[in-house]
Amino acid sequence: MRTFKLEADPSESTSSQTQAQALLKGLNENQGRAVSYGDGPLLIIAGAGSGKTRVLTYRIAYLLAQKKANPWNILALTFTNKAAAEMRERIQKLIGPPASKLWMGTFHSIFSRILRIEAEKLGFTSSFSIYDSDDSERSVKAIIKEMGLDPREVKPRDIRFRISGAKNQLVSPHEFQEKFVRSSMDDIAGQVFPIYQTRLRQSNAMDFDDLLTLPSELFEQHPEVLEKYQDYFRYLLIDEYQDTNHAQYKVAKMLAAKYENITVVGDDAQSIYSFRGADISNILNFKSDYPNAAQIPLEQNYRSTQAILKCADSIIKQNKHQLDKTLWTQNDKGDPVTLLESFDEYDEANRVAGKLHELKLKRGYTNNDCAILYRTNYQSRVYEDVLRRKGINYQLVGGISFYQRKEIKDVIAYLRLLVNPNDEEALLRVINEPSRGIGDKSLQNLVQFARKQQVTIWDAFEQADQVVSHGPARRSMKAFKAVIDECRDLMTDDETSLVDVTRKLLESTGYVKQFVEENTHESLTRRENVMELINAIAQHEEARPDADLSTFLQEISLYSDTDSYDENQPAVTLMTVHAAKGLEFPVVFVVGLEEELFPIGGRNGEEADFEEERRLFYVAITRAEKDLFFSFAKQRTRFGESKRMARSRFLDEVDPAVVRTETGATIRQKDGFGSSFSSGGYNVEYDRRLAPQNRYQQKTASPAAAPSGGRTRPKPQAPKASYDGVTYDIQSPDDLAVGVSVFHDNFGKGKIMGREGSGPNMKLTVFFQGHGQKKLLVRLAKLKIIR
Ligand SMILES: Nc1ncnc2c1ncn2[C@@H]1O[C@H](COP(=O)(O)OP(=O)(O)OP(=O)(O)O)[C@@H](O)[C@H]1O
Ligand SMILES: [Mg+2]
Repeated sequence: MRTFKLEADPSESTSSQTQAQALLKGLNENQGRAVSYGDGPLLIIAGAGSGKTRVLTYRIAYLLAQKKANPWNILALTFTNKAAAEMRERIQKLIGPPASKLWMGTFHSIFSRILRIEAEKLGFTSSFSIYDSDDSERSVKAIIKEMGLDPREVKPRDIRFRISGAKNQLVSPHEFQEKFVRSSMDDIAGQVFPIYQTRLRQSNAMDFDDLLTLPSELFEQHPEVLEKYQDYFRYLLIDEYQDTNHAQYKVAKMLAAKYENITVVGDDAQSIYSFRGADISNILNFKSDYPNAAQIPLEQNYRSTQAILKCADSIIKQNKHQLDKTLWTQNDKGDPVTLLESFDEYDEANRVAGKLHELKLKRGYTNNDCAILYRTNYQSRVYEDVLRRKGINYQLVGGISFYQRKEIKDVIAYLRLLVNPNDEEALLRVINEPSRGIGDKSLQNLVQFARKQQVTIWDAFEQADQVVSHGPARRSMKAFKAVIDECRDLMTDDETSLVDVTRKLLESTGYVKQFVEENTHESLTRRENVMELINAIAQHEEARPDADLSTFLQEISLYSDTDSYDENQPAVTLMTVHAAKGLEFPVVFVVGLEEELFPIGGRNGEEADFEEERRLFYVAITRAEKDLFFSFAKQRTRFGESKRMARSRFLDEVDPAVVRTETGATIRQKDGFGSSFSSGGYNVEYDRRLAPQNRYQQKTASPAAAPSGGRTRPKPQAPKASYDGVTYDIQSPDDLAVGVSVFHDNFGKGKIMGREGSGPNMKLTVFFQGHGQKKLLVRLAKLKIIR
């Protein structure tokens, strides 16, 4: 690790001062003060759209321009990876290449990087696995079963929730048992907790919570390591500070303790993660933590019209618990907020679609100017249906992400096993995937043996001969281990790429072959997805010279759904309000404004819950720059039943001076199946019988996936031909040399005989057995390579 040493050249100092001064030009007075504020703790609590994120970005650029710090001595923590990437990009534009060396990311990603470096000090190896919430839940479930309890009664999710809550508060298993047991469920959680932690360690694995809690353990146990990082991260800057939890708060405080160069920005009115342990008092107590902290207010909003701000203000002032803040704008007065009233959820989605059409036609907006925000993920479904049928491009942020799909999780589990064979959850996930005839009984024997001997299941394989009596199962276990060992060996060979290792692994385990053999529409889609994952590995390998499987797995395990949002897509954005934090759009629709939906049915209907919901509504409103729409339906299908809905209490709290209700929606039932309405002059028709069967969008969130699924992507056709080997996507024109074997969905296997043209016009002459010679446009032929 480098020590703090500035690489400043005195001759550059005048030009760097000029550069620093130039940065201040794009800021108002208080923003400028914050950006150029010297060393020491700095707090900015300010309303939405007042430039908090901009101030952090410029402050980093300013520190660099002034040569006060090397880029690697600056640590910026953001709420999503995407926000970090954007900030880095802006800084790059402001001051150039050094931005690439900044430490920027979420708490999880930065802390996991530190933990990789220091793993051995905590008894892990640097190739530790990261358990996602599924892995954690499976591990908890196994422990519950081993304790002789029924997971249908003692829900693994409830137990994990309690353990996770404790970890985020930095409560140890022992402390939990001593002080936090208030119910029989707590009692069980108290018993599971230490076993779960031991299992994680044995598996050389950390769960998401460990990524936040282990750094503080590391720093407490190794003050010299803490000091190294304190010296390293001379400047610490945190965005969205109101949503930090105790574990994050503590590590940030430890890191900043030596130099106190800590800048935090946030807005108490936008604290929306208390259900995940976020603690609003972290921002409120900043001044008592750092008595010499400076506080600079930001009061000018640059984002929204006066009407939108007035609307937001009328909502948030209903909350009792909030700091007083001023927010004003020089922006236009703007149009009032439009309230759309609909019959049911389909009517609502149709009206929103009609509005989108109107806005594009009459006001010149484009799809990517617009966002539809809702309270819960499942609300997206109807919008997807309606937008798809109307041919309006959309991008769904959240929902089932690419990396959550079963086949992708399986392959990732295989890869995790290559990197870390002690990874128990990965091993148990793939040991019979595809089926290897290792029965439950044999597996149970093996697991019990491992537990008794206190060795890992992987180590127990060595002794399968003594433990597993069933011959075929024993042989399968050995064969499985041999494949993993072989691929692990291959991985250490510098000549072999990660892609090759992965291909070899998939071939030897027969994982992809099973899909080809099954030859159904679904299985072939799964195969496509696996190929897409291989593309992602190839891209990772290309992008990073130091790429290894470990870094790839780390990156994707910390990939969050919101990271897939791409503002440049020519598409309407569909996302939850939580996911929209920090973002802005010219046009925003806040939909489903009904009681028990937004605000969501309070856990116990307590006012505190409504305050958080109200903050969430405030976040939704303040995403809008120019045009804001509220919408609710009088009836909605929930849990399979049609239910009458009451309009949200929030609609009654809004200042009526800034809202206009759009009436004129006439509803006429048509044959009991559909209805047609006229909304704002634009006719919307629908027939529910036309609703597609599979309404769930297959969203491709892979970084390698260019088209955002579902939008204009044609549905894959069930192929007529089949091939029982492994095929690969075309990576470059070079793959299509004469003599190469290819696979075509209709004609099956063929050989390239000739090639002409290039780019989108490239044509191939391919000879297919039984079909003869065909001339195909590569762009349309959907060929796969057979190697
Ligand atoms: N001085 C300024 N001049 C021009 N535009 C500005 C200025 N300050 C901020 N903006 C713009 O205003 C918008 C809001 O800024 P920013 O996102 O930084 O606000 P924020 O306080 O972080 O908002 P939120 O609370 O929603 O996170 C951005 O588009 C930003 O570029
Ligand atoms: Mg912000």
